[in-house]
Amino acid sequence: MLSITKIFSFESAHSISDYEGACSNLHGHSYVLHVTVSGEELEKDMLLDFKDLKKIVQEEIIEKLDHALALKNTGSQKRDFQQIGQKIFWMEHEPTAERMLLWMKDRLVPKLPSHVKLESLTLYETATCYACWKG
Ligand SMILES: Nc1nc2c(c(=O)[nH]1)N=C([C@H](O)[C@H](O)COP(=O)(O)OP(=O)(O)OP(=O)(O)O)CN2
Ligand SMILES: [Zn+2]
Repeated sequence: MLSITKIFSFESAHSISDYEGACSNLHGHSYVLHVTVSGEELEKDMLLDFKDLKKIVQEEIIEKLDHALALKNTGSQKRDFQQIGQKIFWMEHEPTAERMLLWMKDRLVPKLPSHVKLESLTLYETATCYACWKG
């Protein structure tokens, strides 16, 4: 089995609204995302062109989250934030690294060519905090 990994970065703000502590305040992260796909079959001697992987991840993930404010879609947050004229990424759940990864996985799996598998996603919130999803 072969795998390839491409690393992305994006800037987002968020708040974990149902949290006792500083993370319930609006704050930002320079997120780093590692996307790994695997397979056996090579096309033109590549598992998947890094450029094709980049295009998929940019369109499906990065464009939605970069320079956005990620918030849980609750009634009170809708009331407080939806009119502020900012790029808001509404989530069904709190915008934790774990929930963001699950959302990313659901978006990426259907977009990948059938000969590759989404192997893992690793999302760094800070230099010392990251979550990982493995398929
Ligand atoms: N399991 C999770 N725990 C926490 C998450 C998360 O997404 N998943 N998120 C947060 C905060 O949003 C923040 O990202 C982490 O803050 P913090 O712990 O302060 O991170 P630092 O790397 O800055 O921590 P230090 O060790 O204090 O430098 C909280 N928890
Ligand atoms: Zn945070």
